[in-house]
Amino acid sequence: GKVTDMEGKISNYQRKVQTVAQENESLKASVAKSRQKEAQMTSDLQELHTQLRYRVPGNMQRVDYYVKMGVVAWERGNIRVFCRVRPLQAGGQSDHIQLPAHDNKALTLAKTEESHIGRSGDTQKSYNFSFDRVFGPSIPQKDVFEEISLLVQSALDGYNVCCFAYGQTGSGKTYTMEGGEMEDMRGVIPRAVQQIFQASKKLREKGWKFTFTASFVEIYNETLRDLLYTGKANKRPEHEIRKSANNEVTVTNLTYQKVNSEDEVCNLIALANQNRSTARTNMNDHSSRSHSVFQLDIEGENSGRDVKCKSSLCLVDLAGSERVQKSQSQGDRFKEMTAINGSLTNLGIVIAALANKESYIPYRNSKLTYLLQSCLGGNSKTLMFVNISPEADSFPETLNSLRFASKVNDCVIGTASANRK
Ligand SMILES: Nc1ncnc2c1ncn2[C@@H]1O[C@H](COP(=O)(O)OP(=O)(O)OP(=O)(O)O)[C@@H](O)[C@H]1O
Repeated sequence: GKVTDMEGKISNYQRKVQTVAQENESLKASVAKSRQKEAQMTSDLQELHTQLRYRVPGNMQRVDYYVKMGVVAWERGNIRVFCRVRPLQAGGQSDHIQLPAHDNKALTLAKTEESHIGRSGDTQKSYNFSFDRVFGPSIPQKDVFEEISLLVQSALDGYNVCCFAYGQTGSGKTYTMEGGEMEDMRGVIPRAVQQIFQASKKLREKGWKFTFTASFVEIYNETLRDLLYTGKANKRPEHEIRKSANNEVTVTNLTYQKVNSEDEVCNLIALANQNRSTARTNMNDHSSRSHSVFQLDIEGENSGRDVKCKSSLCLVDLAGSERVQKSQSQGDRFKEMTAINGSLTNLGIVIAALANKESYIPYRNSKLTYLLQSCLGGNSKTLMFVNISPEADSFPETLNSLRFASKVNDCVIGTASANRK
């Protein structure tokens, strides 16, 4: 009886082993199938990446597909940090900023410190940083823009986009954002405007209609100034930031200028520069101590497809980030520096709060973040340039800027989604 029992058990186990083996085979087949699928998806993705990078602007259907797949081009969260090193004013190469030849995301800041005890000689202290991209001093404007053109494009696809330049005075913020007049010197703002208008022309052929509204604001000492103001200087109105019930931020008495072409926007930028330089003459070095915010509001409609989109493109040249010791600055200058440092610190706090998905985001703690609110939240893509000066005497400020930028780089704000209806 026991033998029969055992035989029964054995054949039972054999059956089970057979079933497990079969299951194993089918799992293997399914793994192989999944691998194949994964390889196909990876290759599809690569193809999409290439197409999006080089695609004809305005290929909306591709973007729809891309977004549907949950693969927003801004892969790593929706904040990116690019570092740009200005060339040395005196020419030549910087001793303390090292850019590895084969890694365009890394940078090392090195400093030789004299030994205090005199015996052991000098010591080298180095600080390593990594960002989404590091642009060395010889990288031209065109190549820098190429890296962000996809981001600019997404403003036409219904995303709020904010790009700002952070760094100490003279580090190249204005050069990066505005640049010079010659074609190859043009910075992010004129190139972005050109791209938007060229792409919108192509979209028009596909049934899209766009309305563009431009505004240009300066924030100085927590006070807003309209850079497109053309009235009498002594009649300048005061401005307040207001938030409507549907969370749209507007500024009272501000010039919101409807624009239809790149040329019209270029004229407005020239007017803003004129307005800024008047202030500069009245107040020494004014522009380094104010933030300037260029905003292009975009409304698109494709009645044939019954789709609407609405977004803003904000391009910001921040005030110089240098810290000033209380002893070195008095009165108005101290007040200014406190306002600047306060608003830049708050910008960092807001980004960190968004990254941590905190329930309260302190937008209202500074005019800058309050104004940029809709471009800095969950439904937006943000790019920060950290501009650095390569001169040895800028070392402490450079380290400070890179540390700030690293903190921002560590933040990942929730995935952006387009404002489509
Ligand atoms: N990448 C670059 N290539 C060539 N020249 C540059 C570059 N970046 C900056 N410069 C030059 O360096 C100088 C300082 O740059 P810029 O005025 O843009 O600094 P900034 O950070 O905007 O200063 P501020 O805060 O005072 O406005 C300018 O003469 C500018 O033309």
